[in-house]
Amino acid sequence: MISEASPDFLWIALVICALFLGFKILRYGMRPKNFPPGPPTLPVLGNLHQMPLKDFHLRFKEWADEYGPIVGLKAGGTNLILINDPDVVKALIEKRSGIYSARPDLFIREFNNNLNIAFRDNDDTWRRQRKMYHLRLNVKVANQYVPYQECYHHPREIAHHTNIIAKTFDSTQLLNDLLDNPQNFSRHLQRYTTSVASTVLYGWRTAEGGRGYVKDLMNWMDKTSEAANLQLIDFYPFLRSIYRFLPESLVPFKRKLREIKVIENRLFFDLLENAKEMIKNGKVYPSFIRDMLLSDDVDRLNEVEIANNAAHGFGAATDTQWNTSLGFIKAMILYPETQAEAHREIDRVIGSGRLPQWEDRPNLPYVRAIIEESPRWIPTTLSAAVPHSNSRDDEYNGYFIPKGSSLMMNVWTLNNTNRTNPRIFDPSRHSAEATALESNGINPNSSARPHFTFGAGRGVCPGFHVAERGLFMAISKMLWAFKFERIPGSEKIVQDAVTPGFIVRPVDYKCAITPRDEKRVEIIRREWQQAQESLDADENFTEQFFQRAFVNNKKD
Ligand code: HEM
Repeated sequence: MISEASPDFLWIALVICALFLGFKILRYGMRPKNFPPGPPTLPVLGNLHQMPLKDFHLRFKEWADEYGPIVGLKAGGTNLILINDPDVVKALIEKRSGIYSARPDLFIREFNNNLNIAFRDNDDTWRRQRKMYHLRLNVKVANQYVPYQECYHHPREIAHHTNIIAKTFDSTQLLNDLLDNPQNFSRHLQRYTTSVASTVLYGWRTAEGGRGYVKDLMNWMDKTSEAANLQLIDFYPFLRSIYRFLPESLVPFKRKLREIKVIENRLFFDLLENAKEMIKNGKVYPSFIRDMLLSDDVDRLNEVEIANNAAHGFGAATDTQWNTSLGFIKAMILYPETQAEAHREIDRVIGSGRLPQWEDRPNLPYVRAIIEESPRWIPTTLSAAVPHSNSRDDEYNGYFIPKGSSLMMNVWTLNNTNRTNPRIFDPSRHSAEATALESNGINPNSSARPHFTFGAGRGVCPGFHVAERGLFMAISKMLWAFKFERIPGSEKIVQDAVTPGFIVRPVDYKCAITPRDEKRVEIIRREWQQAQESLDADENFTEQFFQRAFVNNKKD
């Protein structure tokens, strides 16, 4: 039997509910007890109203200066923790990597089976995805499985086959493009890094950007990074069930994610089929996707995972290298004495009669230091790409770090901390002994790290060796060939100006690029002409080239 409640009782119940709700709303966005220090919050917004849309790294630096090595922020209902000191990176991301190797629970993970390695928690699938990178892009192992002997001078000393091929061809094309059309240097560098990525990951070159699969991949990458950048739903997780329920017409973000899914379903599998077709036709040439397809590991990825792993590797490999090399050119314009010192070293060690090669690396400590300083000085990954997250509640130095927080390595601050005149581009910070070690940039001891641009802990960039080679090949050859100068009368170059977002590059600037002498011009033209003999009408590697480089040599 239902008894009738008295009107007074109903009013009291309503007031209690309203008070409870009001209290909850006021608490929402507030800092949890013992949370790391940070700026004061507002109910519901937390610190969102203080987040700049551009140059957020400069605001993060101010907060680091004010609140210390670890800063706690509230992004709506979620916890965002900034790590501003190498010792904290070491203590949390590295020493407690068992807890701090998850990724924030972004809404984008609900789409396409959460197969983007960079967004995925460190579960078994992530472990298998990552293992592929370690096995296939690891410098030592890669050296063993495909000999590459005829197209290089001292092959046995060369560590990386596909990477070296790509970069030998592509860095020569880069120099030739810069001779032909120097004012478009940014586009040429973009083509170069894209080609390095497409060759390593898929086994085909990108002779020209903006067409074919590359055009589609670029379009997909732009849409994905837009979708991954600061979305309301990721600050207010309670909106998820509403988002799932509402039609796309009311939630444009859902439509964007569906569009991305459509692109992925077509493009990734076209690329997969293309790789399978090559294998079927006996063209078993080295590439990351081929290696994954032919793997007989017990925990091999399935085909859907392979298609995703290759494409996401492509996404991670292109803009990062492009942006870093644009930072290098900017530094050369702004620091002419540094450039002159590099020219002197190259002239002493290499001379003007041949192009530098990967095996010259040990003899070029100043060039190595320039390459180390470039990602420190203008890091393309201001947030070390996707933040890490902790899989359970934790405590650090008396601070409470609730489970599921986003932990962002504040790369700009980290790269500028504990350094004299940090905003000066100064290669002398990096000793010859340190840079002689190829993996110096990802030194597992974060206190000894020259920068944090490649991240840290279990998620540290697995493409580091590819990037290191890509940058060395391009930068050493460009320094050998050209002088970089400010165009007289052109707009002032603002040293620290970067584009908006989390993956940034220097704001566009102009540069005069002139060959250092006529002899070098002749060498570039000749080398590129010779390289083209191994390229077909689409400027891709010819069958004869592959046969010579990979098939014949296997028998040796
Ligand atoms: C200058 C060039 C590059 C920079 C600055 C860079 C930087 C980074 C950073 C900061 C991360 C996240 C690390 C972390 O979570 O702690 C990352 C992840 C990643 N990078 Fe790179 N990267 C570069 C080039 C490459 C290349 C060439 C490849 C592939 C060939 C690559 C593949 C990846 C992948 C697959 C991940 C995701 C790893 C995971 O979440 O487990 N990167 N990179």
